[in-house]
Amino acid sequence: MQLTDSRLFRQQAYINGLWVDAQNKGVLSVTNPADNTVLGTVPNLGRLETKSAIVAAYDAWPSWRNQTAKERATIMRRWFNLIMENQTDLAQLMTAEQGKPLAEAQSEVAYGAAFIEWFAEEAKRVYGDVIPEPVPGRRIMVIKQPIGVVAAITPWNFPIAMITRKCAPALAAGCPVVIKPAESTPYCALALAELAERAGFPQGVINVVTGMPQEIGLELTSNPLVRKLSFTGSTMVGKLLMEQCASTVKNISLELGGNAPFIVFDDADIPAAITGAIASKYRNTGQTCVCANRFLIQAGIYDEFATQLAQAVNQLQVGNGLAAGTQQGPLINMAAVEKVESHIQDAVTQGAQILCGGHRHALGGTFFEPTVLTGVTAQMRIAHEETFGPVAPLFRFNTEAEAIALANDTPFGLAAYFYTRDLGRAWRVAEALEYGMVGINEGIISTEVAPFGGMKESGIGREGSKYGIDAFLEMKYLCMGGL
Ligand SMILES: NC(=O)c1ccc[n+]([C@@H]2O[C@H](COP(=O)([O-])OP(=O)(O)OC[C@H]3O[C@@H](n4cnc5c(N)ncnc54)[C@H](O)[C@@H]3O)[C@@H](O)[C@H]2O)c1
Ligand SMILES: O=C[C@H](O)CS(=O)(=O)O
Repeated sequence: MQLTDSRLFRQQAYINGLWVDAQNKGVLSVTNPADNTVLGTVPNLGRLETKSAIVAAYDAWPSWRNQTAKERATIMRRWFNLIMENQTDLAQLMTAEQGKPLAEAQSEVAYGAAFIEWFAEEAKRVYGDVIPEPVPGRRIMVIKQPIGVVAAITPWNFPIAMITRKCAPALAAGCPVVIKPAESTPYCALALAELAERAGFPQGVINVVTGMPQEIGLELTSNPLVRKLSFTGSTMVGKLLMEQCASTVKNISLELGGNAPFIVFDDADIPAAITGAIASKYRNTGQTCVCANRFLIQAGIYDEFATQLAQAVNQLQVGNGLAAGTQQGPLINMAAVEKVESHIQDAVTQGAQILCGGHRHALGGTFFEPTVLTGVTAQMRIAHEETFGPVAPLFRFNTEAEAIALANDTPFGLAAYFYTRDLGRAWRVAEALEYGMVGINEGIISTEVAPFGGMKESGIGREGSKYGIDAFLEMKYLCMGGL
């Protein structure tokens, strides 16, 4: 990891504008998933330090919310500019701690920064209402105010974008934030804090607490000063945090797991579908919440699609994310490798065939061969569980109705994709799919301008777009009488 600005590599937590250690000096090691070398450490904070971060945020809230939207936007714009000026260093940090190829890391930095740019503008468009009074002598109004201290808990797979997708709207709305990044990828979060300090955010408005999640999580979810929890991660942890928030009736937003179907109909543009399949399935080595998890291929083009997909998958370059040309980095840890292997083994035991890949990569460690399985059925684990790895299981279907039923047969409802050149089918299928986001002839659809989020057990609420700031606002009705 070669940084131009070494001050971006921070090994302390950030609370109330200060870089701090754990009170007991405890630390967690952070390793590079490509070679398991230790990159450094971060403090292992507990409930006491987390409480101090929450109090710092609460104390900073009045001055932050009383700044005008334009003043907040100016600081956010400076933060955006600083992130983009340091894009190369941030990408190096991200690839070192998360493993994704440098090109993908560069893209994520820009994607994450785009949420700050977008919500710096949205800050200035938090409008209220004046409602025609139902009786004489009254005036009826609605105003929107910042909800208060926001706790943001984020995953390892997008160490910058999952933080800014929450914190940008929160800060724009006038809320202070306490961020708990994933313990395996804390350095990008701490670099964002360093750049936020340079941008002029007042002390206490942005705080980053590092350490093992359980203790920190208990404080964030139970402390009454925290009015909003915004979580991105697994559905299992999301359900736990939802329960923990109940004691103080916290407002929550949840961005959870997925099980995306990728449907290809007989009338599809097959080369375009192959391009979309590679982009959707193998981005971040299959470790994204919106990765295609099931490929539903209509019988008439099944063999053609399988052959062309395997040819494209065999071209993918596996290696250290810092190496030029790498397209598939390592999985985040050995548990991820074991989950991928268990899905493949379960499928093959039940009759699926390995068309390409299927095994740990010759590079060793957590590298895995990009894989395509055929003959996959709904009885297999890979049909119902999020693989979160570079495995494309192909299912065969005959009719449109069968494809929709297969696609919707899951508790998840985040993203779905399908390829067709029939306009009527496009509308029928898009409206029938039970997912928060649908890609039609596109395999990558995430953008700051559109609402990101799912239904069913994939979450609550939306991030990004003109809707994203609503999660951090309270609506207040004013009735002025005696006029
Ligand atoms: N919907 C989305 O936008 C989205 C985006 C990225 C990842 N994800 C999902 O996240 C999962 C992968 O990420 P992950 O492995 O980091 O998920 P995870 O749920 O294991 O961890 C997510 C975050 O929660 C924290 N956490 C874990 N247990 C906790 C507890 N008891 N109390 C408080 N915090 C706790 C972790 O430290 C981490 O910061 C996948 O299911 C993926 O689909 C969803
Ligand atoms: O993994 C989840 C991210 O939200 C993926 S994306 O970059 O937003 O598509």
